[in-house]
Amino acid sequence: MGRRVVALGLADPNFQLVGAIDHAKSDHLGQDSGAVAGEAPSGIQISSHWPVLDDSATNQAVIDFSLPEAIDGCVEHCVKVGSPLVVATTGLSDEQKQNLSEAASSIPVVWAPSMSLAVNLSMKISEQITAALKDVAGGLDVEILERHHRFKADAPSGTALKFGELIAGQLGESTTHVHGREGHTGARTREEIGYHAIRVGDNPGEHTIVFGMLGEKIELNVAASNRDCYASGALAAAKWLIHQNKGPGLYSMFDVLGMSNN
Ligand SMILES: NC(=O)C1=CN([C@@H]2O[C@H](COP(=O)(O)OP(=O)(O)OC[C@H]3O[C@@H](n4cnc5c(N)ncnc54)[C@H](OP(=O)(O)O)[C@@H]3O)[C@@H](O)[C@H]2O)C=CC1
Ligand SMILES: O=C(O)C1=N[C@H](C(=O)O)C[C@H](O)C1
Repeated sequence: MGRRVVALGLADPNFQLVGAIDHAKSDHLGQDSGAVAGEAPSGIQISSHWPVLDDSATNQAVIDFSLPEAIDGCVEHCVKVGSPLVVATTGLSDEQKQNLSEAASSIPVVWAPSMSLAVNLSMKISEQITAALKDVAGGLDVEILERHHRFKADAPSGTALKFGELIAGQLGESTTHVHGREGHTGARTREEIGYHAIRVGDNPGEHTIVFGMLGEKIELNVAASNRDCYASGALAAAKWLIHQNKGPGLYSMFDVLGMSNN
């Protein structure tokens, strides 16, 4: 994802790339970030150190697509210099999420498991479908299937979990979350949302929400054809933080896309 953020950021005259961070043992240290991204050289070398900038850090945004192990250092840096932060990394622990919320009391943070417009719109639609069907005669069964590339480190995807959280918000407090099923499970309960994580090839991310009833079903499918929807969403989030001059707070892609209240 770092490569695509660099490539799309370099192609957009609204952005100036000022740093490209990797971990201290990365093979890419010292290499030109544009070249590593498959583009023309950017003049910005990949480094394990945060750049020291002359300009105010509040006019810069950090975009994080990394690993849960990396997030605490990134948050610490942004709080120290007062830089707005876009967090796309998934699989964060409860403690890391709490840390991020606390950081958002001093810096603006956009945090979303999917930066994709289509995914965020589908999340809103899934809330509406659930609200309309939750009391349907015979009951509503919601199952969430996600497919991703074989390299993905966390399961289920952060996006699947977010779909589940939003749908549970409509179903009610007694909702339970069941991950996969095996053996003599007994009949499905009315309260559960099921999650199924498929890992295949180079799939850039696909989510299917099945709304099953007795006699009919709806399947809401949202699928990326490449990863640029996430990179361009993260860049849009950074632009939103800077151009809207956002103060400290924890924002979502719903805020960025103007979908918070519908
Ligand atoms: N919100 C969204 O829209 C999206 C979120 N994601 C999430 O973003 C994350 C990254 O995904 P992806 O790019 O596919 O994963 P990759 O594993 O390809 O990339 C993560 C990169 O972070 C590097 N890294 C590891 N430690 C650090 C560190 N301390 N500081 C800086 N960089 C570090 C890794 O280096 P090395 O390989 O050497 O370990 C690797 O290059 C995942 O959590 C994924 O789920 C992905 C797509 C969309
Ligand atoms: O790792 C990925 O690739 C993706 N991760 C995110 C997630 O866990 O939801 C978003 C997207 O689906 C791609």
